Amino acid sequence: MYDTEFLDIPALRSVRGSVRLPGSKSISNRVLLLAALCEGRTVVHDLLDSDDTRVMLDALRALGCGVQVDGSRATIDGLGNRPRQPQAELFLGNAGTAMRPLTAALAVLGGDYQLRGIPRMHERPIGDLVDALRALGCTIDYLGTPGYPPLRIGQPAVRLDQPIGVRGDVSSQFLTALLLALPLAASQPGRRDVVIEVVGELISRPYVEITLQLLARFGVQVQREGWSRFTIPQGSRYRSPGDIHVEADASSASYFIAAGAISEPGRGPNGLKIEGVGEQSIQGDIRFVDAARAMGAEIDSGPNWLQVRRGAWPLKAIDLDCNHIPDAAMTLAAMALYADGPSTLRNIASWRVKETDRIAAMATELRKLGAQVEEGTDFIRVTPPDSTTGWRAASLHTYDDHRMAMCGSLAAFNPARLPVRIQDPRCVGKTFPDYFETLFAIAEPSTPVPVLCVDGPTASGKGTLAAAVAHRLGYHYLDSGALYRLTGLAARQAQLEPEPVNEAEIAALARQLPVQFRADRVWLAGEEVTEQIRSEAAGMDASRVSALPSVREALLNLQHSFARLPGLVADGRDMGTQIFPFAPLKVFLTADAAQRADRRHKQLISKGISANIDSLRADLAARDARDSSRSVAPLQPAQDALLLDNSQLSVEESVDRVLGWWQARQPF
Ligand SMILES: O=C(O)C1=C[C@@H](OP(=O)(O)O)[C@@H](O)[C@H](O)C1
Ligand SMILES: C=C(OP(=O)(O)O)C(=O)O
Repeated sequence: MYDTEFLDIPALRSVRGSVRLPGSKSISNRVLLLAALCEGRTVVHDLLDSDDTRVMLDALRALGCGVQVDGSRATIDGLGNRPRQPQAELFLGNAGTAMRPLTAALAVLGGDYQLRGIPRMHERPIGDLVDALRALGCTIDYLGTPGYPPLRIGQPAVRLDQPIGVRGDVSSQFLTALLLALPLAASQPGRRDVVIEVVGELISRPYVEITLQLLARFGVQVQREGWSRFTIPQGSRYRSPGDIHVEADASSASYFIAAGAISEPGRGPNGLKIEGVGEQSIQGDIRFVDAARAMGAEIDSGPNWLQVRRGAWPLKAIDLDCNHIPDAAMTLAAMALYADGPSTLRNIASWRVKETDRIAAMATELRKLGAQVEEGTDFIRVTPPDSTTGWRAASLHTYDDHRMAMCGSLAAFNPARLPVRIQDPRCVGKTFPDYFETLFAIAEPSTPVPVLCVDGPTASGKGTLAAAVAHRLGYHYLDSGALYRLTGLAARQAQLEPEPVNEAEIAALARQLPVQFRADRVWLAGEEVTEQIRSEAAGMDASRVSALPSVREALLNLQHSFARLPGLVADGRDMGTQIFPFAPLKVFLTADAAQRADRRHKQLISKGISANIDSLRADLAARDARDSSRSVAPLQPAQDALLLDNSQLSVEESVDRVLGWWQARQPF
């Protein structure tokens, strides 16, 4: 997951290959709650791991459930035959699928519970649900603004003699919450059927369908008359299915369906395969497939998979009632940027009370990209930018809304080949923490991946600077010096002295170097060698192998392969001059020799390695002389490099300076 301040996505051309998507949020959180309300054990497979499911799992733990999570499998021991904590304070983030159903379940069970969330959750309505529960005899107090969380729940005196009315026109989650909670009341001896009547038009109906399907999996068959009357038969009681699988998230699939539909046709005919969800999904958002087809996408489907490719181009504008796909409809607004005319998405008033006011947010951000947007209380109309002159590079605000971020990424496929900046990319953690990584793994850029080079002499602090800059930008990091150190180590392990006589053999090793960089750790052939390659001896070997021309050439391809989406910060001695000569920013870092010797001395001492400052200074001078006078790729600044003398700068100051230069080159 990217937890950077922003993420710059280079212009993208296409997606290809296959993606496997994480589990459905709506199914995951329903199944977790249902498992918690059962007797005995339920094993949930392919559970989503995200902010929304984490708050649900934490809440269930706090209530006394047995919860064990092992990768994507969760084992839940339900409260049916375990003592429930009578008192708890639950933090539910911004998860509507946790706040609304837990409110209902705990209000029916009774106790002393406080339910809170992030500030936005305290602006998301819950009054219709609270009214319904109060009419049923539940005790619920508002701890802040009436009609909104936070809430305090007390002991109920449940009366089931009359149908329970609930409004359905603000959120379907209120009805879902009652449907999940009331089997607890229906199971009491002597109780009668529980009847729920929806007042007003029910929105987002397919989500209620998911609820009914999952209730059935847990042994409760609800009878429904149209979308207005639901009966939970007397004596209904939860029974764990034992094992249950979660489908991949159909709303998450919408971003990849859209990417497939707007992707330039590649060399192969097959487009993008999406695994984990198919057209038979129980999730209503799968009907996004129909809308995408109406816009021109070609989509095939089989059991638990979809295959998408571009069909009509430009896409065909649509005018659609989107009430049945409230979440995936946002993706249509992004697809509308590529349509042949204005597209109108109707009946989406609920967008205004979700993670943010999504109609207003979408209108503001699409306008930044060059679209004309009209908004009304319950619709949005998007007129795409002119495909040749209308697009603008934009820095998109995401309003702590995962879907704004994921939709925004689709703007990177613009024909003007402009990058797009996504602010606060971390917000995708609500439902799809690795969204951007997943996208980058299958996307092809339409312009070269941006590379930022940091070259400089030994102990100038370039590794620290480059790694910090990479971290701030969310870019990959190449420590090219480590490649030479690794080659030196590989040579030693193969009993080869790093000498010209062994050049061909060492070059062969370098070509196949089984190296992996993960965070700030380095592996060679599966063995972690982070510390080993940092020794002074390994540094000397590195300098010696790096003077061998065929070794340098062998490592060239390897180094190029590090330039992957979304970008690369490469540190070394010849990044800007030899390896990435077209890099848009090259920094040549210097510091006076005394400073560098002093830093290296402190570094070694802090690792418990004894060192003599005078001999360090002499070694540095010898290496500088050798590096700058070697015939192949001597250590020199590229002509277009910016010089940075960091003798008097802190690491943060150097990082800010480089980021300032980088930012000055961006179009945002
Ligand atoms: O029940 C559910 O799982 C959901 C219902 C929908 O909300 P509304 O019913 O408020 O539209 C949807 O937007 C939300 O992401 C998940
Ligand atoms: C509206 C959404 O979430 P929630 O489940 O919090 O309502 C969403 O995921 O788009």
